[in-house]
Amino acid sequence: MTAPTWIDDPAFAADKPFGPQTLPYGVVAEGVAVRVGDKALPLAPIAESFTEDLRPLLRAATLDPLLAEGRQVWSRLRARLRELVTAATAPDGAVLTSIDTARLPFTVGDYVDFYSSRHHAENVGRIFRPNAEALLPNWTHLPVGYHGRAGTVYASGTDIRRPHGQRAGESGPVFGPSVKLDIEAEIGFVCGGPVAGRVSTSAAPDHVFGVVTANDWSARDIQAWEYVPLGPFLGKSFATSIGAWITPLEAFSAARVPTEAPGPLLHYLVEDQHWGLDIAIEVEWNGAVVSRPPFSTMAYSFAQQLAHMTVNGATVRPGDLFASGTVSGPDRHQRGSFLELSWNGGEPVEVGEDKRAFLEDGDTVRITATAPGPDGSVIGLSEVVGTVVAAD
Ligand SMILES: O=C(O)/C=C/C(=O)CC(=O)CC(=O)O
Ligand SMILES: [Ca+2]
Ligand SMILES: [Mg+2]
Repeated sequence: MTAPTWIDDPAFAADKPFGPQTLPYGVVAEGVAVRVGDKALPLAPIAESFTEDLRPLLRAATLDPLLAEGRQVWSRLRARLRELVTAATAPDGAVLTSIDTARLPFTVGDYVDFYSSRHHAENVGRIFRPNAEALLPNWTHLPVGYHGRAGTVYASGTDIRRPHGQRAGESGPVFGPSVKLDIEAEIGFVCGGPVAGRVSTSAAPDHVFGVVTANDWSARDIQAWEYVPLGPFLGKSFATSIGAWITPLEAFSAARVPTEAPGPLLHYLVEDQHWGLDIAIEVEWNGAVVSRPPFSTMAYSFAQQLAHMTVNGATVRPGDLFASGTVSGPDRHQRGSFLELSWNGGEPVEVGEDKRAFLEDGDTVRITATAPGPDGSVIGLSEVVGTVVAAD
């Protein structure tokens, strides 16, 4: 048992996702905050409890200035926060407020989406390209990805409007609201630190501030018609949702595992330490748990993804976001998209009393995740939730 702290909340415990071992950052109505249990602790009112150089970061309107710092500052801030939230008495000026006003906490720079789950890639290959090899030859040699749309990255809680687009019809394309609206359960990585190109796998953790849950909403009918040869475009650019609280990468020290090695890798993708993460994801559809994708089964780590993304000299900047790719495990109940769970609609999924293939208007999807923390504690990733609203 840990000694009682001034934060008297049963959700603020080592065996709960948002205890003192997690301390994710977000932005609420009162400004930059850290999540403690089911409350927000705004940091501006307690800025005097930190060294002078940290105070402007805590008084800022967003996490942008904090992201622009580097690992040493992130570590110092986290260590001091940890002291303050585990103390017996509250720091001067401390108030606990609602987490319900949490919004997108940083300015999203470039957004990249990878494709690093072998099980997902094989499933989608079989569904979309039944007459070809499930995996293309490059897949085992590099983390396949594409540049997505930063301007349509939304915070958890944002409604998702069903997109319009073209899809294949009996005799040529038809236009209208997507009839195959889907999710992709993913883990997102929020970049920070100095602008850099050619980031090595060993330097990658210096450029990743923290980790979020992500739902990369996808219109499968639009995607299937448009994607050859240039890849995902309008079928995915209408919305990507992320959790509103960023769990610092440092919190994952006890969750590191080897990735499921894809194949012989070129030198710049070889890791000198394992950066796979043992994150357990849960997908709820209208309140019913329909899948539990294991992030530990990914083939490429965030360090390999970042190394690949910058190996040509392209730079990574604070606020850039990259997502892992849909997380699917080997078992049916571990698939991270409804495309896979329902096998393109042919095998409807039980959602409580209902059967579903793709999303209907009014459906709500909630993705949560946890990881093992130090000394048997639990690290939480904040939920990403969204409700589908009818096409306009
Ligand atoms: O294999 C394809 O043609 C398409 C795959 C996807 O839709 C997956 C994607 O967007 C990347 C991912 O999230 O894994
Ligand atoms: Ca995706
Ligand atoms: Mg998307």
